[in-house]
Amino acid sequence: MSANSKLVRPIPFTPRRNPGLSVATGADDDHTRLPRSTTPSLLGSSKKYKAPLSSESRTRHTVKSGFGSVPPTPSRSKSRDGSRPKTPLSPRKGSESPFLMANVSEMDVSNVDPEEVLVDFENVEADVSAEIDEAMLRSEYGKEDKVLVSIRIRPSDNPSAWDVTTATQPKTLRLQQQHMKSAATPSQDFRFDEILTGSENKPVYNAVARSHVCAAMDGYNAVIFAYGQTASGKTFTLSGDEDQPGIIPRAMKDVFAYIKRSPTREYLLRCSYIEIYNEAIHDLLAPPNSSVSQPVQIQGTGANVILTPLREEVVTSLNGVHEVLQRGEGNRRTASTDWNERSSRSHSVFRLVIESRERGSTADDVPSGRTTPGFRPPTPGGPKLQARGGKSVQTSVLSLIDLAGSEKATSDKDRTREGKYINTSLLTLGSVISTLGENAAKGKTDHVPFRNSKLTRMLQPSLSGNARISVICTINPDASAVAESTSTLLFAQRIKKVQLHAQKKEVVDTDALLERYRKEIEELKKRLSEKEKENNGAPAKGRRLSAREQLDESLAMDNLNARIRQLTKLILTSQTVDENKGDESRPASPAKVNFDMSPYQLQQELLAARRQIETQANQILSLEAALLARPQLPPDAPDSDKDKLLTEQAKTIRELEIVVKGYEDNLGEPLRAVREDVEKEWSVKLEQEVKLREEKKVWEDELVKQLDKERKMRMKLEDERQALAAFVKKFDSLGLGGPVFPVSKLQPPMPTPGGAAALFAQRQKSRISALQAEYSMPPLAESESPMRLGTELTAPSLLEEEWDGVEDVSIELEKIGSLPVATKSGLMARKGSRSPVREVLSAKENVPV
Ligand SMILES: Nc1ncnc2c1ncn2[C@@H]1O[C@H](COP(=O)(O)OP(=O)(O)OP(=O)(O)O)[C@@H](O)[C@H]1O
Repeated sequence: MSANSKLVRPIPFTPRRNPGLSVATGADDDHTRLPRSTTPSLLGSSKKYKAPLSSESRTRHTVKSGFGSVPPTPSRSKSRDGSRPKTPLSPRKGSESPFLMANVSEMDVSNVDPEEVLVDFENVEADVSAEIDEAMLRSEYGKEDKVLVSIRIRPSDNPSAWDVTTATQPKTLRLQQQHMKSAATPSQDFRFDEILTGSENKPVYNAVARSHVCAAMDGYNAVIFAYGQTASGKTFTLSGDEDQPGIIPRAMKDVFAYIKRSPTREYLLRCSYIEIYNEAIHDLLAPPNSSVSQPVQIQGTGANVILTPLREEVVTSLNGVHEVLQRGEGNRRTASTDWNERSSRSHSVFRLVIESRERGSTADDVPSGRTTPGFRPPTPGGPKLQARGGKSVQTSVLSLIDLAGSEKATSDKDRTREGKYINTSLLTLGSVISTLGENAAKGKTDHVPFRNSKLTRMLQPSLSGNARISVICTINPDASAVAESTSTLLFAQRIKKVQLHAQKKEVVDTDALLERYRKEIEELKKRLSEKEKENNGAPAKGRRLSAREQLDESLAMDNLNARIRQLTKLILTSQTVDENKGDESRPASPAKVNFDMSPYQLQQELLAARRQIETQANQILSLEAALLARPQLPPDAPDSDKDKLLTEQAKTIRELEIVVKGYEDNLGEPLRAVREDVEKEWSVKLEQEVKLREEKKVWEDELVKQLDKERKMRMKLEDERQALAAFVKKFDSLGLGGPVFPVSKLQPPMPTPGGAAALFAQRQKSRISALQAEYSMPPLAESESPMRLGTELTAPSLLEEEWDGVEDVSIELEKIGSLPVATKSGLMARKGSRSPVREVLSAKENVPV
């Protein structure tokens, strides 16, 4: 059988009212009463497939552009028709993922643009920032620590196989009797704190994640999982879409809102994003090539587990988080299963490390903003630790985990491998949580099998009983998915029994990035004030600085200031978050070209910029040298020493990256600014030039038209001349012109009245009226001579040429009928004026006149 022949076609969508779903009550019940489609009969109940969604949710969730949720990604986001891009079969074996290639890392610790706009809290959704209910949060804090387990039933077009009761506490789920394997076995009740239905993500976030996010901000490690079969709604719950932002975007908003409302503390946030695929960890934020060649390793044990090499990015704004997520999501891979369903085959873990500490008591640090008494419980141990000479830093980790689909392996070889790994890690996760719970509950110290999977090993610090955990189990309510849903519910029941004892960690941690940055800022400030003192004291000492020295001095101070600013921006406080509101302008660039500057001034600017770059290059070199000069550990050194060294080195690398970022800013940003300015100026010039050209073209066309008109006129007149010549010829041949004598001006031939003359006059009349019509001239007066009319034409005419030396011509025309007649006196009066007939005939046709 070919691979294709095994594929199952997508299920046709047949909207109709749901007759069967029996949700007893609940705020979201409406969402469950959705039209359904028929279950495909060709799928056996053992087959897993992505069930069609209700038409309502399908249409409602159109993805829009813009910020507001975790962005839809090529790999993870699924359209409502279930289509997902396929993952190459062997994605990590040296081949470069097109997703990875397309997502070159731009923002990391080193790339955080300190000038970048921070959170615009005007835009923070009211439902997220304004509704942090302190009473609710405090009551959560007061509760016994336990894993919060919730069930989310996704809407479906098919009749539900489950009866849901949400009116009672705990809420229950029960399989309908007709779907039980054996009719004799009574169906089991599954009880949970929360059973959520419908497509609204906000109530889900509030019920299952908000208190955990706040706990993380308050110093507890917190982990939020989504667990369930493929297409049951894990990604929808965690990431959501533009209309329904999921837990991750809502959590990030809450994080910044929390900082805004905590004026007594300062924060440093860094995040990482990894994927576990076939038991290999991939850094989704690493530059594509390094990610392929260098899978992330887990080192250390216990609470000291570290991932290396792992890229952690300092984030200072929602936009920054969004960018990180977007890049990471783009790098996630999915694979299609052999029943033609596309599903995610990897686990993704988004981690936010939150470092925070009390703000100092210097004038600079004293907060002036609004405080929320009691909102944040006082930090235990803080004052004690401070009294010992250091400031305690609280570090916590918020992990948001989208697990792979929980169904079993299939026939395809690669997929089987994936399935095995996925199930290994999911099973290990379950048993780790159970053991942790049992140990905590019964005071036992049983071995916890963290090492059995990468997922659990990586999460060991968070899961070691020292984290608040919320698990959202997503299920597909269709009858065809009963087996998977039951297995998911059993998993959920198991975790529910676990109890945890999460503790805050607040220590004088000199390794904390926040502490290191603070220290560096203090040192830089000290150096700066020393320099200022030196400079101010210099004239008093009678020391005069050369121009060059002055420039150097001011550059050094600029550098110090820039670094202080850069580091300060990375540390978030309720004030800085507000201060940055709406500052969306391009960072002021020293090289923003002022075209009015003299070349000398420009050269000076350039020189100064080069010096700054040089200084920073030296800084990088010295940091690199310091890194290299670090003591090497002997190969047999204990693991803990190795881990410590690695952690230190990872931190130094982060610092190096920040300096590099400053270097890039000085080099890259100004160049970009110069280019932009020059391009702008030249584009204006180009535009003007194009406009001018267009005007000229219009003129040119107009002239061509005029010339054409002129040419036509000339042709017409030429016709007229020829007609006249023919007429006179005929006139003469008829002998009407009298005896032929040699042409003499003294004896011009006398036209015979009547006949030709009348014909001539008639012709002239009609020609003239034609001309009149063409040029819209007033009708010819009866008495006017047609010969004179030519003079009134605007266009030059042969008829208008001079007719000289005809004083002696005596032509007497009699009036024939109504035709106008030229009298001898009339003609005589026209001496020196134009006579077309005579002119044409004598000069051009050589006709004797
Ligand atoms: N509660 C819900 N309301 C509306 N749509 C939903 C809901 N749950 C899931 N969906 C939709 O169903 C489809 C599959 O959901 P999702 O991708 O979240 O499943 P998943 O469990 O993450 O799958 P996988 O294990 O393959 O990653 C998506 O189009 C998603 O938008």
